[in-house]
Amino acid sequence: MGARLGRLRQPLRRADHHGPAVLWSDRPALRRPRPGAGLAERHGALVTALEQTLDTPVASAPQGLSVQARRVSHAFTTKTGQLPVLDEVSFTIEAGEFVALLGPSGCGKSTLLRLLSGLDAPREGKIGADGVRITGPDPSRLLVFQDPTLYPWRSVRQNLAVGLETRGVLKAQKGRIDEILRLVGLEAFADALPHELSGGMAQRAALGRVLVNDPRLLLLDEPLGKLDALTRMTLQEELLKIWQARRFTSVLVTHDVEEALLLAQRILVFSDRPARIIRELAVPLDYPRRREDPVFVALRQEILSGLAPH
Ligand SMILES: Nc1ncnc2c1ncn2[C@@H]1O[C@H](COP(=O)(O)OP(=O)(O)OP(=O)(O)O)[C@@H](O)[C@H]1O
Repeated sequence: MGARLGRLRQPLRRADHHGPAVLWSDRPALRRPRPGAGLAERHGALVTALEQTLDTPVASAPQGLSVQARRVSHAFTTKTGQLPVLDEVSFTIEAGEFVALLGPSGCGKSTLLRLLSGLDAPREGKIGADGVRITGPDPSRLLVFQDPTLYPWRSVRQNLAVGLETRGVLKAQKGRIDEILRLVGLEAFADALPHELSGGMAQRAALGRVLVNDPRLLLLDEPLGKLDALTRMTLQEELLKIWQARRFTSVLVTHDVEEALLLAQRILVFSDRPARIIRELAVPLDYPRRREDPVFVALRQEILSGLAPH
């Protein structure tokens, strides 16, 4: 433990703002809860079921995408002029890595996720996946938002089917829906409508809807931000287990330093807008992590002191 803490006492490494050059190419069964069961009972059944499911590795898990960002700058045109949002942001994310993005509200974290998803293109700089420049959205790179945004008239199962329907592969891949329902612990709620779900279940369904498409890069924009503390903790554990089972690359935007420390292997800390990376740190802790671990406590303190207004 002494050695681990010793490492932490060194100042956090400044981020490499430009990174190495990259070669770019432009080539394009569960038990149903008894009727009338209370929420706690139903929730308990779900957690147990999820744990059982995750004991079995998923054979079809795709390999994660690596991510490269080089001197990425972005701005928005507003009524009052140009609004600079990102300022020469450079980083690399390894395939299968879990990285968290932390930073002040409004600094540009969601904008960066949109660029990674391909929904927007950066004004300057290059952004790529597996060394291939990102030029638009792709089912291998998918976003999960703070609000679950489920179709209210469709059941959980039908919501999960959306991506497969859009790609015309629903018939061929119907089995995937059951696999993912099990993975997110919602098999018993497959026929429920979104308004019948708790906030945590709705967010699981939204996650499932994305996972059905086998993303290789999962972009998580504060997906747990609106949940109560207890549900949030449960979903943090579940998200971690799903990532461990499937090993896609994860990029999580969060305001919550503890959440970043519980989940991420590496944390990028951003400045106020226009966002620059001001710190980058690897989290030298095995999973599952404990908030009381002295290393965890020291890292939390270190990050919070860096984020505090000077
Ligand atoms: N489409 C847009 N047009 C104009 N301005 C925008 C647009 N999208 C975002 N912005 C502005 O860009 C800045 C960065 O927004 P962004 O949502 O990326 O920040 P954030 O770090 O994710 O914030 P939060 O943590 O509060 O969610 C904000 O000032 C926001 O108002």
